[in-house]
Amino acid sequence: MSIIECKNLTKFYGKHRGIENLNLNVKKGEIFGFLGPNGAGKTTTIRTILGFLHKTSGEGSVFGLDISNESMQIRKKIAYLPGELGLYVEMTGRQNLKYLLSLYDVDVEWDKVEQLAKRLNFNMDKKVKELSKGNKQKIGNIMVLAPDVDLYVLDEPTSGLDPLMQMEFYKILRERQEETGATVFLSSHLLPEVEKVADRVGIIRDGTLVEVSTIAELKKLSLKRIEIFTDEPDVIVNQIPEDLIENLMIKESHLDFVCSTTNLPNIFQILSNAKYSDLNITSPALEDIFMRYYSIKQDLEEEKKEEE
Ligand SMILES: Nc1ncnc2c1ncn2[C@@H]1O[C@H](COP(=O)(O)OP(=O)(O)OP(=O)(O)O)[C@@H](O)[C@H]1O
Repeated sequence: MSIIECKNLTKFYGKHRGIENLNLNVKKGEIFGFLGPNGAGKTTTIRTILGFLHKTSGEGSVFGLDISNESMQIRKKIAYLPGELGLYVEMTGRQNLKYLLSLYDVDVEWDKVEQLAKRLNFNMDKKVKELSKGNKQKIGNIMVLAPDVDLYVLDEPTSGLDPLMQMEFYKILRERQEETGATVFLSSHLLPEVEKVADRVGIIRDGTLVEVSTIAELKKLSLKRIEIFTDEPDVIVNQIPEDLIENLMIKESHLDFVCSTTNLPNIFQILSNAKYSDLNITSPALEDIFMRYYSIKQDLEEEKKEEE
């Protein structure tokens, strides 16, 4: 059964495109990661399906309820964390949460709020104006996780959280989903973050959903960017077989390339005898992953054609 369904959903801000012909299907009980770079249309999609924005054309439903005419009923059944949550800065976290939770139609046990604050290591007695970005984000996280609802809609829920807290947030989310069978729609621009928790991932780019994929499929694309600072970049490059790396760039005292995570052990083996002063390993930007995704897909399609 579909919990969220969109057919050719389109939202223009005047002449400016937000999303165009977006097709989406989120199934009951799944954690769906909605992944896309900045400006791709994630927030527009969320705000349109929840009725905060009026669609320009197309159709959408949540729990089978129409997003244009029945958005009030939809919002009563969900917990939504907006990308930017308005908070009262002169009030404490506790006071803000008491107020925010009173807006839900469902009752929330305060004990649950205390437990969440403890797990997220959040001090509820500080005024919001004294809090860091990450700690402000925790108020939103607690607000959205406190009620038991059938659908959680989360717009970039972990921005500003440190990696430990991100992990804890997703752990709580996964536990909730397993206990109650709730559905989760989660937007992010970070693949490494979404792949830890989502069952399926939809990729949005330039206002349109370009791909829906399982995490297992996406994992095949798991890439690392490696930067090596050395006086002998050519010596190192000559030792690495060409087919292990991509996007190689060599400069005077530095080289950098991208390789698949599965090839990392081979690369480390080679580097164990190399002379370098520093090494950085990072996840490449989403755009690089898209490029690789499309080139792999193209290769596979061409191979298929050749076989036919
Ligand atoms: N109020 C607005 N008026 C005009 N254009 C807008 C408005 N809000 C968003 N847009 C445009 O719509 C497109 C999609 O923006 P949206 O905020 O939905 O993207 P996003 O994927 O959520 O990005 P981010 O991760 O940066 O929040 C962008 O081109 C953006 O400039």
